[in-house]
Amino acid sequence: MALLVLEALSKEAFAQFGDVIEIEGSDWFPINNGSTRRYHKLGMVEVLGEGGAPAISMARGAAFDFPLRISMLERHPLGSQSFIPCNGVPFIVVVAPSLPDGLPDESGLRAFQAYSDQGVNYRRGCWHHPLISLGQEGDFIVVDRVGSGHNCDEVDLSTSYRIEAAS
Ligand SMILES: NC(=O)N[C@@H](O)C(=O)O
Ligand code: NI
Repeated sequence: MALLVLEALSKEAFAQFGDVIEIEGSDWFPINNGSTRRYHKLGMVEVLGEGGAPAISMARGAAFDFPLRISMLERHPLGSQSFIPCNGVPFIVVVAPSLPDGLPDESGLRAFQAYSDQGVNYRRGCWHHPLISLGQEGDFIVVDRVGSGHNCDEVDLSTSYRIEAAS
């Protein structure tokens, strides 16, 4: 089984896949007479297609532990999808770029360690693994497209990939 090295999640490292939703290192401006910092437009919600609309949901992800086994990916061709932790649970983000034919480019498969103060916003059509809460059940705010139309493609990878705890 091929080994996938776990990387630290940063805006720069994740830029080709979407946005990192975090306070640390993000720009802000004061509102409410200076009592509040607004960290503005950390990610954009993309919604395409007839009958689609942006919505706010929540997800409670089952706990997964290392070593993780990755053998499939999914994408949402009609909209972006974000996961923002809200009960202090870290999670693992696995993404891949697309080949010209639209399938995942496994040579570019990457795994990121997202801490509980970091969320992600997958760009529309970004290949990603479904939610992987790490070590305990995780609650997440989900902002994505709801409505009619086909908005989830799944593919099996050519092989399984193993993710181990960062040493
Ligand atoms: N559909 C949904 O809420 N979640 C998945 O798309 C996922 O990426 O976990
Ligand atoms: Ni998804």
